Amino acid sequence: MTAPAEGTPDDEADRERRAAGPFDAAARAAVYRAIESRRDVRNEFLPDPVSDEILARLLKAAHCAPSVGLSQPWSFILVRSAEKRAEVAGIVARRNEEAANMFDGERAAQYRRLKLEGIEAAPLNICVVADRSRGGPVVLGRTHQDDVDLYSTVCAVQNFWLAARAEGIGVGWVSIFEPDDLKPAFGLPEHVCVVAYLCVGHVERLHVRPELEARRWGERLPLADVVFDERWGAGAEMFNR
Ligand SMILES: Cc1cc2c(cc1C)N(C[C@H](O)[C@H](O)[C@H](O)COP(=O)(O)O)c1[nH]c(=O)[nH]c(=O)c1N2
Repeated sequence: MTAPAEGTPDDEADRERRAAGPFDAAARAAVYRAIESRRDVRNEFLPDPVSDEILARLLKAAHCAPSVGLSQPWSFILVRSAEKRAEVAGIVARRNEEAANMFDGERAAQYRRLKLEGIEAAPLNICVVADRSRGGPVVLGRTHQDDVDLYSTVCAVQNFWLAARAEGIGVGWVSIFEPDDLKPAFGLPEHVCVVAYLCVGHVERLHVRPELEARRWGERLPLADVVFDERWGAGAEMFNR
């Protein structure tokens, strides 16, 4: 049996031992249900506001995310005003036109038929940023990989997304803009980076499979295509199959 960490009081050590086991079957099923049925939402937002109570729970879930060196680099800018949402929607619309031109022929036409953001339809937008100076000049675990603060922030986004699924709240991630495009709109300083722009709101329905799959843009790969066991040979072989 491992000893409790230095400074751990007896009752906390007791709780840690009890916490080590699996959830009961119903709780496990709920976790997997949230993971499997989470969807990216673009079209189905309702105008009804998200209550403060629900939003507080979602933000708390996000804030529980793992972060490199416990640096918690994320901040969440809540965007509710129609004016600010319209400003961001305008930026994204311009970039979306550029994006469409990057595809060829029928693919470009198909791209133009997709609606890829719900910025103005969703009553709440959240600009998720990473403060790249948080945690000080040397952060445990970030000494050799500078971008792990951004990965940490993505973990917070995923927590938010899954918790939102459990609450019946839709979330859509919009990334069709240059990283610095939104900085002036939110007065962000140099060391703060936009990691995700989220559209958040109640939804009238939720796709049972990814919308891009339903619209034949792409399909989910078989799990076997993305798992490689080192016992099967050199890892690089996975990419030559
Ligand atoms: C980092 C990142 C960035 C984006 C996305 C996702 C992620 C992880 N997705 C959503 C994406 O298309 C979607 O997750 C996949 O199609 C799978 O569908 P479900 O999320 O399972 O519904 C996304 N969707 C969209 O319509 N516009 C966008 O700009 C983006 N950007």
